[in-house]
Parts: sequence; structure tokens; C-alpha cells
Amino acid sequence: MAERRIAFNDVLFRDKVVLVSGGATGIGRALVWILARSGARVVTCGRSPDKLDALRSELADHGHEVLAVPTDIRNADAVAALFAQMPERHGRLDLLINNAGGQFPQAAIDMSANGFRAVIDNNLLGTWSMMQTAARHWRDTNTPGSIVNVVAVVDRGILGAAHTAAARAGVIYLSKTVAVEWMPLNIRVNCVAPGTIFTEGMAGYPEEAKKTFARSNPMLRLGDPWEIAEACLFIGSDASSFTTGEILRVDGGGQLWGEQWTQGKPDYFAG
Ligand SMILES: CCCCCCC/C=C/C(=O)SCCNC(=O)CCNC(=O)[C@H](O)C(C)(C)COP(=O)(O)OP(=O)(O)OC[C@H]1O[C@@H](n2cnc3c(N)ncnc32)[C@H](O)[C@@H]1OP(=O)(O)O
Ligand SMILES: NC(=O)C1=CN([C@@H]2O[C@H](COP(=O)(O)OP(=O)(O)OC[C@H]3O[C@@H](n4cnc5c(N)ncnc54)[C@H](OP(=O)(O)O)[C@@H]3O)[C@@H](O)[C@H]2O)C=CC1
Repeated sequence: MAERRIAFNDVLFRDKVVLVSGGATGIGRALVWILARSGARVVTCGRSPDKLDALRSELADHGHEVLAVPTDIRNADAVAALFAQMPERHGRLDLLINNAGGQFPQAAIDMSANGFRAVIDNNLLGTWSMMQTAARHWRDTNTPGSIVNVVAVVDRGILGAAHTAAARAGVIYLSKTVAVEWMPLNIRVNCVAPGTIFTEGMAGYPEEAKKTFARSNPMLRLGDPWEIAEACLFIGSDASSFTTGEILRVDGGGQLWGEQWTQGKPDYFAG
């Protein structure tokens, strides 16, 4: 990631302040790298201090300084404390990328109330807390802002992940709604919906599911975190200044052809 080609010129993000949640691994890590190399001042967060430390030193080894603050986005006080650090450190915020999230694969019928709630808390309520805190900051400082919410392709549901399908659909319609409500505040709100992307997060999926992931789209391959990061940069930056309330699917065409079973394909649908 220290060397990889970047699709954008180095003007779009120079000196912009960007907050990326969940930056220590996967898509978030690609976002932190690409933004830091594009001249942005990057702030990130995650639950694990160890993972954040590893990210910080990896970037520092290449001359990039990243502010990485241990934060659980489900904790409103922690989110407020995270935002309070930014004006102090960087003076402003230009772009928020809500990437932190996740779920576990399980048949909907077996989900416990607490398991379902944990995923809604993480992906819908945590994301909302970050969105509203950012919007209040931009309103109170009378400055423009941009939000990108990393969601998932929910058009055909997400088999074996009903909790996250519900949470991501919630974020999508929340985003469409506030894209209009917050336009008078000069805040754009868009979503990027990744298809099946090869990241550390995949470790939690059963082998029989992982074997089939490449057939979830007509390109017959998994996506790369860098491909999602570049889409987030495009839609979050001034390159998309006339775009708000949009959902950009980056899924190798998986919305049109392919199957994704997060627990493996059941016999009933085989053949
Ligand atoms: C949109 C994706 C489509 C699928 C694509 C497949 C390709 C790969 C995709 C990815 O890699 S996506 C990113 C993956 N990364 C993650 O998911 C990491 C983040 N996830 C989590 O941190 C957790 O899973 C969580 C959902 C946030 C839960 O965290 P929390 O710390 O709150 O959990 P607990 O307190 O331990 O448990 C709460 C509740 O949830 C139940 N539960 C947790 N894990 C599982 C599990 N693996 N199976 C079943 N149930 C689980 C747990 O049992 C608790 O419920 P109760 O037992 O109290 O009823
Ligand atoms: N990979 C894929 O195929 C797809 C991914 N997505 C979504 O894209 C996003 C990134 O996924 P990916 O990179 O694959 O996954 P990873 O699991 O690699 O990364 C998720 C990151 O989010 C952080 N995180 C999770 N929950 C919280 C929380 N409550 N507060 C703060 N940080 C949190 C994690 O750090 P820590 O554990 O230290 O908190 C981790 O660094 C997620 O929202 C994911 O669901 C959507 C569709 C497909």
C-alpha cells in the first residue's frame, strides 16, 4: 500500500482532514493509506488499541502521521471525545468515512435477540452517532462537510446475515433522508456498497462459504480493499460535488449475477 498506484491526483485531499472509522484493518486500512499518501491529515478509530498502534507505526515507517484513537462507535461518549480531539489537533473536519462495522454469519431463525441487537448497534446506531456528531460539528462551525457510509449490497438481501442487511438498509435510507435535510448545511451524504472483498474480516466465515465467494459476481473474483477505498475517495471528495444521497455499488456486478451465501449454500438451493 506504500507503493500502489492511486487513481486521483494529489490535489483533491491535500491538507483535508478526514476521519475514517475502523482504519486498522481491511478496507479501513486501505483508506488510511491512500488518504495519507494523498496528503490528507487522517484520523482513525477502532476498538483495539493494539491494532491501532500497529497501523500507526506502519504508517510512521513511511513518513505518515496518523491520529488513531481507541473508540467504540457504539459508545456515544467515546464518539463525542473522539470528535473533541479533532479541532484541537487539526482545526477542522472535511470528510467522515463510516467504515467501522461488521457482523457474524448465522441463519436468521437462530439469531438471539442480543446477537441481532449487537449488529444493529454496531452498524446502524454506531454509524448514526458518528454522522450526527459530524453534522453538528459542521453546523456549529458553519463549515461544509461530506459523509461516506460504507454499507453492503442489500438489494437481494444478504443470505445468512439478516441483521446486517437490516442495519445497512437502515443506513442507506438514513443517508438518503439526511442528504436532503442537511443540504442547507452544505453537507453531502453518500454510501459505498462493497461486494465481497478479501479482508481480515473474512476469517469469521465458514470455509464452505469462503470457497464460493468468488462466484458472487460475474468477474468471478473477490474485490480488493483498495478498490473500495478509491470509490470512497471519489464519492467523498469534491470530484463528486453534485452527488448526494447516492449509493455506489462496487461489487464486480454482483448485484446483477452471482450468489453470496455467508454460511455456505444449503442443499435445498444446490444444483
Ligand atoms: C455484509 C457482509 C456480507 C458478507 C460478506 C462476506 C465476506 C466478508 C465480509 C466481511 O469481512 S465484513 C467485516 C467483518 N468484520 C467483522 O464482522 C468484525 C466486526 N464484528 C464484530 O465485532 C462482532 O461480530 C459484532 C457483531 C459487532 C458483535 O460484537 P460484540 O462485541 O457486541 O459481541 P458479543 O458481546 O461477543 O456478542 C453479542 C451477541 O452476539 C452474539 N454473537 C457474536 N458473535 C457471534 C457469532 N459468531 N455467532 C453467533 N452469535 C454471535 C453473541 O452470542 C451475543 O449474543 P448472546 O449470546 O448474548 O445472545
Ligand atoms: N469485506 C467485505 O466483503 C465487506 C465488508 N463490508 C463492510 O465494510 C466495512 C469494512 O469491512 P472489512 O474491512 O472487511 O472488515 P474488518 O473486520 O477488516 O474491519 C472492520 C474494522 O472496523 C472496526 N470496528 C468494528 N466494530 C467497531 C466499533 N464498534 N467501533 C469501532 N471500530 C469498529 C474493527 O476494528 P476493531 O475490531 O479493533 O474495533 C476493524 O478494524 C465493514 O463495515 C464491513 O461490514 C460490507 C460488505 C462486504
